[in-house]
Amino acid sequence: MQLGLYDIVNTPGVASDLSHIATPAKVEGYLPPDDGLKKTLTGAHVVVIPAGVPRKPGINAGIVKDLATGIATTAPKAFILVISNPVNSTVPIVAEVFKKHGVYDPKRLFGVTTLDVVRASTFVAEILKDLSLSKDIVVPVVGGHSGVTIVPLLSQSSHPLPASLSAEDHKTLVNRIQFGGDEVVKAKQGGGSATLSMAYAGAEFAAKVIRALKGEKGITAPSFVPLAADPAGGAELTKELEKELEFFSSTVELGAGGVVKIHPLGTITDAEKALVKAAIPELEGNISKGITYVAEAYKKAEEDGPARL
Ligand SMILES: NC(=O)C1=CN([C@@H]2O[C@H](COP(=O)(O)OP(=O)(O)OC[C@H]3O[C@@H](n4cnc5c(N)ncnc54)[C@H](O)[C@@H]3O)[C@@H](O)[C@H]2O)C=CC1
Ligand SMILES: O=C([O-])CC(=O)C(=O)O
Repeated sequence: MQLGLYDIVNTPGVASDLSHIATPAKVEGYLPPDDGLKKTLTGAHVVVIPAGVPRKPGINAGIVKDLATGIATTAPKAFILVISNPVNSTVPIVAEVFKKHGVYDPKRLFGVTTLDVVRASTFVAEILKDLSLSKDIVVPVVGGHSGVTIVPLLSQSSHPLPASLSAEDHKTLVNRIQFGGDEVVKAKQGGGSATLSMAYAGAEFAAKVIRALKGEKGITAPSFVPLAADPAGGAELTKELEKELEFFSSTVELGAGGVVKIHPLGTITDAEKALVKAAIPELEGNISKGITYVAEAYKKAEEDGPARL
């Protein structure tokens, strides 16, 4: 299946659990054929985008732009969950395509960063010498989804780290969370990425979005989202970051219409402030790459004459 277009219509319409997600066969009918799809889907849909090639940002940019174009024209009201990397750029790509089609709703666009939290919880459980805790441990991870843009707020862990943990070990832990994806890619010797753990993390995030769409209150999840999705435009975050960013990953409250609120960072340590500061320029560059990619693709298509955008 190339495009995971999950038809969970029948509103109030949202399926009661993931087993109701459309099978590839059911989904197939919604894929835009070459001449464009006549029917436009309405209602609540969740589209998960996992398509891509690990560590090939240029190829993935094209894949995500094309899929976003298909969604914008066939399911413009869909809630879109982007897994394909680099998330820091692919999410802005979807936003730009939706803007071009005049159907952009920032509350419905999510970059999937759950795996960073899964890793942080697992590594903290390892340090606490009790892996069974990993499913209960919650560590907010903010910023973005690559290298130094991944900022674990270990001081806010639901299960505090031992006071005896040395500064060196703390640094090693942060580094392992930031570069966990690279660790897997290296271990697979270029043969893939963290495919299975991503499937777990993606399902966990999608299930939360679906529960929120069904009306369950108070659901929160980490996600890389447009700050415009927040009712206050992410003003609290912007103040903390001392920088205006269009996208940022933080804990997000979910509701029937998508993002209800983006949580600010809250109280963090000086070391965590330094990590956030280091993440910002990298994030800005990644976001701007995604935006520029779409602008240039549209410019080129205009120059080349009629094209399917
Ligand atoms: N957000 C996250 O936390 C994570 C993201 N990823 C990203 O997810 C993406 C996929 O990774 P894996 O599942 O490990 O790779 P994979 O190689 O196992 O699967 C990629 C899938 O994409 C499909 N695909 C390739 N080109 C396509 C195209 N033009 N149109 C539609 N589908 C296409 C392939 O057929 C394949 O089924 C990569 O970009 C990877 O970096 C992976 C792990 C974690
Ligand atoms: O780093 C990668 O290529 C895959 C990824 O996003 C992760 O494992 O978190």
